[in-house]
Amino acid sequence: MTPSDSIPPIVLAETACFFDVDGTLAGIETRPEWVTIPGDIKQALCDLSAAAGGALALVSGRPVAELDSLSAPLRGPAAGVHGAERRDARGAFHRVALSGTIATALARELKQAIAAFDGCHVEEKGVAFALHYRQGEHYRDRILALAQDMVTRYPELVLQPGKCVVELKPAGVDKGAAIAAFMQEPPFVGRTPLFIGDDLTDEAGFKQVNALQGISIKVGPGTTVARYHLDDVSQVHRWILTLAKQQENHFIKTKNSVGEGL
Ligand SMILES: O=P(O)(O)OC[C@H]1O[C@H](O[C@H]2O[C@H](CO)[C@@H](O)[C@H](O)[C@H]2O)[C@H](O)[C@@H](O)[C@@H]1O
Repeated sequence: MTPSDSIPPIVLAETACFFDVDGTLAGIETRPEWVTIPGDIKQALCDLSAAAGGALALVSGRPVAELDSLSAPLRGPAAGVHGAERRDARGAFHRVALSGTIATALARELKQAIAAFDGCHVEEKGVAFALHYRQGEHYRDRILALAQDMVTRYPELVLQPGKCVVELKPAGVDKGAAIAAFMQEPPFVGRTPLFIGDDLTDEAGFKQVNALQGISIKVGPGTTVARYHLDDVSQVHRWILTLAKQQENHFIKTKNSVGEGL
């Protein structure tokens, strides 16, 4: 489907909001540790979460602990490592584990192999590994071959390509499954899901949201199953700020009309 039309009006009290992080809430940086989310956006996310009765979750390839530090003071439901870990609205953690010593063996092998590729690095995320080549793009094919070789040898893992990265994540884990799990629990259950993301890992999330007649929004260029589109991170930020402002105005109006009736 080609993303078209403008995003429909959002009624937060009836919406389950899911946000991707890198390339959506935060601009892409050379190194993952350089990324930040602007303060006004973090505040707006807190406001939106309150207006949505807590039905707002970050759904990211990053671990939940990193999401917490990136988005503080927001700290609510979240899915990390493409859904391999999930903190539900009660604060309980759900984690996928790899068997035996696979993670340790893989980390050692990957680090040894990638040392030969100048500018490339491994990001260890417990049950997943990101092989980054943003600073060594000419090694792309060799990094992809290395990742392919590893998933052939360790079939518990599958490939997750992304922006100047290829990741090895547990089979069966994706953002669609994470969103589906949230949607079965309060306060998400019964609401219309909305998911906004920019990368290949987000397509599983869009597919899930579409299946639930929700609002899927792709950020930036690229083939997608998402139904709506925003051009870039700044447009995402403007859309979030507008939504938060509309909410605030609605709250003031409601408060005043209650006051009038007194
Ligand atoms: O699901 P997301 O929240 O979009 O996370 C996807 C991956 O994002 C990070 O890598 C990407 O962003 C980096 C910072 O801008 C960039 O340097 C890198 O090239 C991108 O691939 C993060 O490091 C990964 O762990 C996430 O899975």
